[in-house]
Amino acid sequence: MSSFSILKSPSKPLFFVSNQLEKQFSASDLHVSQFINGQQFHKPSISKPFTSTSSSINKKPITAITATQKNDKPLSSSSSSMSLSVSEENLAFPIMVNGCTGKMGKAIIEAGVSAGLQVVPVSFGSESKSGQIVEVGGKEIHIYGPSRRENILTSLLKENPNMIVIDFTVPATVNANAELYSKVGVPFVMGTTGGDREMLYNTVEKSKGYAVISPQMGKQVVAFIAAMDIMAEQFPGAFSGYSLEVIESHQSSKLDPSGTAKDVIKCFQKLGISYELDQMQQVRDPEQQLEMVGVPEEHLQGHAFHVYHLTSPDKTVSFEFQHNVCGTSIYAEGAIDAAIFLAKKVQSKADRHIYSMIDVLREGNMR
Ligand SMILES: NC(=O)C1=CN([C@@H]2O[C@H](COP(=O)(O)OP(=O)(O)OC[C@H]3O[C@@H](n4cnc5c(N)ncnc54)[C@H](OP(=O)(O)O)[C@@H]3O)[C@@H](O)[C@H]2O)C=CC1
Ligand SMILES: O=C(O)C1=N[C@H](C(=O)O)C[C@H](O)C1
Repeated sequence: MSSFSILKSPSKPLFFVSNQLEKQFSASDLHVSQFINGQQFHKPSISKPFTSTSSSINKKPITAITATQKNDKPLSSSSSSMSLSVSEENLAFPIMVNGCTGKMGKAIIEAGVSAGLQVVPVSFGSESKSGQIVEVGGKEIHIYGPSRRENILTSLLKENPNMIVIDFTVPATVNANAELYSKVGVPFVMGTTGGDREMLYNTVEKSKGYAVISPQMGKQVVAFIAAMDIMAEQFPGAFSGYSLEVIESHQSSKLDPSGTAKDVIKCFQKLGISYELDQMQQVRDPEQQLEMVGVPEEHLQGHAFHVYHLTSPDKTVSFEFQHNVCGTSIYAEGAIDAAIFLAKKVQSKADRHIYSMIDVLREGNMR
């Protein structure tokens, strides 16, 4: 369960860094957790598709890949099937989670704590919460707004030289945050979507900093995107002439179109389909989400449903791909895996500096 409450709001921002962050973990400190509940609520697109479009209605797809996650279960070491020791690999490292009052920030702190990582008690947030101390996942965390960030991050990194930043904030701050992390020289996992993505990559490249950047941290969804990417590489143009409909549904508070859908659309474009990003349909109205998309009511405030429907030029063939996620645990687990992967890259002074979640999957850094 997520816990978040404002403890106090000092008139002057507080700043301290625990000097116990370099704790070495024993083999039993960090366990693999199986926390994805595969239980399906399955809203079959065949019988009740997203009805705001025409082509997915009442047509049985030839291929339907549906990934559905229900229940936002925290990492639980008791359900471990394998174990991973950070200390065995000399990789004890602290994480700084920016955007810690948000849905993802909270989930990542809980996942990080469950994984045995240390969470530094400082987080960058919005100006409105600057100076507050909040409790997230049982930790007291000092929030800093956009000003003074450089000094704060520099001091924090000095005290925690192995620190990895995990950023799940807002699209408007992606580029400024990446610039700051790059300038200060702290490796980071960028889960936040939006912003100028080209600029984001350029910033990291120029600084020679280390980063994992991905709009999608859910490992099974990433594997699906990787498969699409391989298909596009192997069979470019295979779907030339096909038409594509993309519908994504997220909680009404989401500020931008799905970054994941944008990546999947790039694969379809390589497969020969002509599709502009502004054709993507975004569903943000809870009523439509309940009635047309089939989002469970308890997940209206936190879900990511995607459907991609392909139709052949003569309309005799159709394909449909879906990935439906409720809650945040799938992304939180992936983000922690990405941080562990990145810590290893930094420690080994890897030549390559910028990674995607597909790289994380490829190297088998999965718990
Ligand atoms: N890569 C992935 O797998 C996933 C990516 N995401 C992406 O992560 C981002 C966050 O998602 P989510 O947690 O759902 O969003 P929320 O709206 O729940 O949280 C956003 C967080 O960012 C903080 N914030 C607001 N303004 C600033 C600022 N200027 N600087 C720093 N922090 C700020 C908010 O603080 P406050 O509370 O004060 O407003 C809040 O803590 C989005 O871009 C989303 O698309 C989400 C899920 C998965
Ligand atoms: O904001 C979200 O919630 C999500 N954002 C990411 C995106 O835009 O692709 C990943 C997932 O869809 C959840």
